[in-house]
Amino acid sequence: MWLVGPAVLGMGAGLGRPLCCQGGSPIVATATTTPAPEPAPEPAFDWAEFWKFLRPQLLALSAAVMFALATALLNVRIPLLLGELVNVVARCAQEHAGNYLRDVRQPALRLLLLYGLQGLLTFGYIALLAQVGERVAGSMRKALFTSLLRQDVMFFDANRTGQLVTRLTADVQEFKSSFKLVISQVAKATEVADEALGNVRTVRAFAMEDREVALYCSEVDRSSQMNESLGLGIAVFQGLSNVVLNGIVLGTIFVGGSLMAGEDLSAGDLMSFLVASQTVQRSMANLSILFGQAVRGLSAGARVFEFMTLEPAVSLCGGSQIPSHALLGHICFHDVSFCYPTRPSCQVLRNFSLNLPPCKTVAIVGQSGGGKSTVAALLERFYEPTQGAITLDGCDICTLDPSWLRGQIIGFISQEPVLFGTTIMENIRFGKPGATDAEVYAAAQLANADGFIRSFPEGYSTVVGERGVMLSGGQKQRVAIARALIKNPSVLILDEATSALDAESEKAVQEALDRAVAGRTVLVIAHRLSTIQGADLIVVLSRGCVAEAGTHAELLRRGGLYAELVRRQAQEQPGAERS
Ligand SMILES: Nc1ncnc2c1ncn2[C@@H]1O[C@H](COP(=O)(O)OP(=O)(O)OP(=O)(O)O)[C@@H](O)[C@H]1O
Repeated sequence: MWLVGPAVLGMGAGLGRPLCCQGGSPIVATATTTPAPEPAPEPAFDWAEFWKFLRPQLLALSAAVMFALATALLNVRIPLLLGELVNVVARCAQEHAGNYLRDVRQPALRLLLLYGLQGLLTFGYIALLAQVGERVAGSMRKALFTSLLRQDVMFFDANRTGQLVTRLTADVQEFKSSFKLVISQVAKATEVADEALGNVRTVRAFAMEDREVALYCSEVDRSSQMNESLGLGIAVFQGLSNVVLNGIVLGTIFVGGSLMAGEDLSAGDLMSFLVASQTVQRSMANLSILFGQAVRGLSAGARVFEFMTLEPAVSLCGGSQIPSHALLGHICFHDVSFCYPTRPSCQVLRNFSLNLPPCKTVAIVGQSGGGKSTVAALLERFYEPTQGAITLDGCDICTLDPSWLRGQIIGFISQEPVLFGTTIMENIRFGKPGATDAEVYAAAQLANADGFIRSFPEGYSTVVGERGVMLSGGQKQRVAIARALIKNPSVLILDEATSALDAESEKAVQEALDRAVAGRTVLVIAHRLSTIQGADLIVVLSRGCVAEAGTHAELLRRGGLYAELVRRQAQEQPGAERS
């Protein structure tokens, strides 16, 4: 479709660099061609990090341990009392004398009291442990989510985000409780379902329902198999421990019976011994389960902490700001070279220089895959240039506060805007949390969206569905424009903002954009040349650097790459290139 042939991407040597700052991170990109990568070693459990989460729960945990110890003491004491009681009963039965009720009352009452206390203590330590576990896991989940959200964009290039989150959530769950394999497998089946249902239109469009069902069924079957084998394992364990337990009881009665026959042991002592041995047996069984859980929990926890402690290369905030009265919005790319960390051998930009004067519109055109969107991503500081610098009013954007830059200075409107599954009002307000309703209406009017929003029965309270699925492409785009405009950005990036729309929607969106660009520095990443003919400067990107620059008329007059692009596009889309 494009004039310039396939992208010739320079081979960058020695450009590998860690994707994340923290030492020992497994996510490292290197330029050297290595054979099959070695699997990353299992991370070690970070006790110091764990301590941070446990410390706030220390009081509850100590109380739980005390309660548990007290329960254990009672577990030793109760069989002795039980033995005493049996002895009293046996004596009364043997002697047929004395007042049975009077003799039995005292040991029985003491036993009853201890049972009550034991019940209370058991309730106490189990409830406290559950609370500690839940709170530790809850704060770990929150910290994990916060950490993931702070990561560089390149982190998400290297990890499939949805699956990563599902896997880690399972890990936290597992860390809290049990049975790693089964939980991971259940999570895997859920991922397949999530992906298929989340992309239901694509699945439908390719008639892949049967394949997705088959995939899901196979994952569910695997998880069932694992559940069954786990159940089998538990059954074997329980069965064997019952046999052993009963064997111990039988052995105790056998040996105890012979001691009783020789009058070396009373009936009550035998009873105490029986109950005590059962208690010990139960505790041993619990210990073995606890040990297994601890081992699995430590390995799951290690993975969770590993992600939790990753430090992004570009922190979300910190750095200088340009006072609003001094801000012009003059952007310059100085000899910028760049390759994606996940593909270090492909140089996308090479000594790319570009000047975006304040309040002017500069459009970048070029072949598909030529690096146009990459220019926008670098300006947003989603990635850092491998070489060169980008400046805003003469300040290197590396020294500027990223949250100020993204939150207040740069507005970004992409080809496929993603809305959140909430109301239109909240979606627009996402651009400026705390904006008044009046500000939201004003932004929507500027974005040519107010009319269609008010035509909905629920107006601005209309819920747009997951990722904005209940709105048309053009409507979604106009809500996204309102969202970008509400923060009144000095710099606006339009990444092929109208190329996915039909003619009618494109007209409505284009009107909104024409209004939006006034008084701002605008970078347009353009596919359709018809929309950028009025730009102050058009830059043709070829092989990672600027091949031509000028106005539409100048570039046409020169008859170079741009003129060829226009000619080709006119051939492919007759009527598109209205001058
Ligand atoms: N996250 C990424 N990781 C690795 N390589 C990437 C990534 N994003 C883009 N690329 C590669 O970088 C090159 C430039 O991509 P970019 O999206 O900037 O091109 P573009 O000119 O905007 O293309 P189009 O016009 O088709 O949208 C392409 O070869 C692409 O495959």
